[in-house]
Amino acid sequence: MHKAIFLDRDGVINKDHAYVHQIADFEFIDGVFDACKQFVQAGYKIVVVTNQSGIGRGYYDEAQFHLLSDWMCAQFMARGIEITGVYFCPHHPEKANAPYNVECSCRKPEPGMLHQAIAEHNLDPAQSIMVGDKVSDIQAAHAAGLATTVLVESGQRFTDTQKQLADYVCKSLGSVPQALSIL
Ligand SMILES: O=P(O)(O)OC[C@@H](O)[C@H]1O[C@@H](OP(=O)(O)O)[C@@H](O)[C@@H](O)[C@@H]1O
Ligand SMILES: [Mg+2]
Ligand SMILES: [Zn+2]
Repeated sequence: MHKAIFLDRDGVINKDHAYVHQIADFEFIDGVFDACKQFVQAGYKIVVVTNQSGIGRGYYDEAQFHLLSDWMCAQFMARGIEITGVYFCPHHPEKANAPYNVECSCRKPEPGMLHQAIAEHNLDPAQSIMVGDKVSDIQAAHAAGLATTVLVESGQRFTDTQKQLADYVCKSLGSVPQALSIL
């Protein structure tokens, strides 16, 4: 089994400008590539798990999402970093149009995307990490039994109570390797 670091996308990898779906609006957060290199060197697979209700809401379609994802993965690959998988949830129970307006098991805080990645890539939750910028990311990680959770402050603001849900709170992904002593 492999250890993995699960990354939320918007607010962790790129600035969350709300429903980002175009390359021109995809702004990498400082330190992301160096942090990912360190995790790869430490033997972690990198998996992206992202809620994309913008698809269900009709702001963009799955093909546009895949184009942006392929470009994002190529940016990592150009720096020697392989992204093992990108998992997305296009649903929203109330705000999406049919057929996306369902109570699914993949929209975080549900753990469906994590379960799927764990099964498809033989990942070990007990050795794995989640980095998210919302409480729902941390809840999904807990539901999937991931060992370690990190909230980053590069997306949202948190109350002290919310911060206590995660094992670590870091400014951004760039400071996670040091906080977790992954060097
Ligand atoms: O952070 P990840 O999971 O990678 O992606 C979240 C985004 O798809 C969008 O998720 C939306 O939440 P709703 O889906 O409308 O609740 C809003 O928070 C948007 O601002 C945000 O861009
Ligand atoms: Mg996010
Ligand atoms: Zn879903």
